[in-house]
Amino acid sequence: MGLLSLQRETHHSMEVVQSRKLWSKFLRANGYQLVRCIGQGSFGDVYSVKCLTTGKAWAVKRLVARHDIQEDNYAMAEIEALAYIQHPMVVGLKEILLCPRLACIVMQLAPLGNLEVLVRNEHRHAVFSATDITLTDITSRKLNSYSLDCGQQIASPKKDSLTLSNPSERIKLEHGDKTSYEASVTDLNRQGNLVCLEGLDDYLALCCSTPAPSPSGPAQAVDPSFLSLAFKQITSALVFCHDLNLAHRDVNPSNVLVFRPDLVKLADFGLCFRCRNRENTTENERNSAPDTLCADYLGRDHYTAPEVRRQEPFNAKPADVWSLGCVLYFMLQSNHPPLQSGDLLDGVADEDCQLIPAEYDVTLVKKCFATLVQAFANKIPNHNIFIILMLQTCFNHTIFLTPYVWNNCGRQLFAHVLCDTTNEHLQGQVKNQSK
Ligand SMILES: Nc1ncnc2c1ncn2[C@@H]1O[C@H](COP(=O)(O)OP(=O)(O)OP(=O)(O)O)[C@@H](O)[C@H]1O
Repeated sequence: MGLLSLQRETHHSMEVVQSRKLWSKFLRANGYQLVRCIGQGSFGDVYSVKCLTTGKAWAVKRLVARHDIQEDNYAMAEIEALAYIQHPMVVGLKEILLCPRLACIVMQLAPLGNLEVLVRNEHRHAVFSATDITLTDITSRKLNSYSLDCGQQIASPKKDSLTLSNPSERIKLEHGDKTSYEASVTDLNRQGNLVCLEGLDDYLALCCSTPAPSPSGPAQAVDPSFLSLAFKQITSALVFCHDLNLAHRDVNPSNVLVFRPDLVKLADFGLCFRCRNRENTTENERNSAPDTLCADYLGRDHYTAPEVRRQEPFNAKPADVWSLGCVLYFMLQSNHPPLQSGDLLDGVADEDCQLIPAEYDVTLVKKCFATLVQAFANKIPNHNIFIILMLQTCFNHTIFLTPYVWNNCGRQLFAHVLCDTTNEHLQGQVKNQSK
């Protein structure tokens, strides 16, 4: 089956959008059962659905155009980008259902929602600490029974936490007469001290009509191991897109989807921009051609680069890198970065840097902030260098220089590193790459 399926218009597109019954019927005719709305963005709503033949959960983003959907630049940019970019940290496309005024993008479902919600502590019901699993959120989702089978003992449904430590223990959840969910300790997916019960959120999404309520209390800092991994993954997705000459232009935490505590993916390519013309003949010519500047100043306020906010024609790749730094700030702070870049730089450069939560290795994070400051102050002109240095200084990440990155910024990177005599590890890495 191809990616694109053109739909006959059985109902007027707008009727399908306005009536839940017709929308559900439309999905069913295409092989999916509607579960619930899981997101509302400025370009369209997102729904979780279940494939009628396999039972697998997917997400459907419904984009509506005023006129012909194929003339809607944003819808087409998103479709083209998702079909073109295949990377483990970019949300995967299953198929597109295309009507005259409607495009439905069927893609992988992120069971843990987006990074913004996760960081703001609104969605932690699916992320448990390694040994202590809180069931309050599960029970409040109208699950009418659960049991913990550990040998002879069945835990009381009133108990709001349980400990799974023995591999033979199993957790079992049941909802009405529909389906049940079972997992054992061995099914737990671990990343640092975060644990996710594989498939639990899929199960909850399919059998519960209402989303879980947000837990009260202040947001806690994100687990450093999650932060480090998530940041590397977003960066790797973005570097990959940039190497394809595509800029995302809307990098912000609501566009980072959390699949598991050890896997995030970049999504929402509606503002995606091709920085170099595909028609340029050879690869060499393409690589040496200057990037096309953007002159539409979109994106999410707190995350857009200063040049975008000043509405100056801008190069979209470095602007993405600014946004990436802002996402790192958000993960560290559980708060959006200040709107004024001056305030951001002052905060970051502050000697006692109050911005760093106590859980983090202050030295590493300070190094990272120092790198951010340099990049933000445009002392490092090349965004790729910024990405590489940030990964290296912040998370001690091994550097892989692709030929493209090396050709474009290897020399500058080398020059920069030579000035930083304290960073011997990085110097070693760069020397190895330059042999
Ligand atoms: N594949 C998915 N799995 C789970 N949730 C998703 C998925 N895609 C989107 N969402 C949820 O829906 C929200 C809106 O989706 P998306 O950002 O793609 O829409 P948009 O209209 O482009 O929004 P924006 O206003 O950010 O431009 C996301 O923030 C996320 O919470």
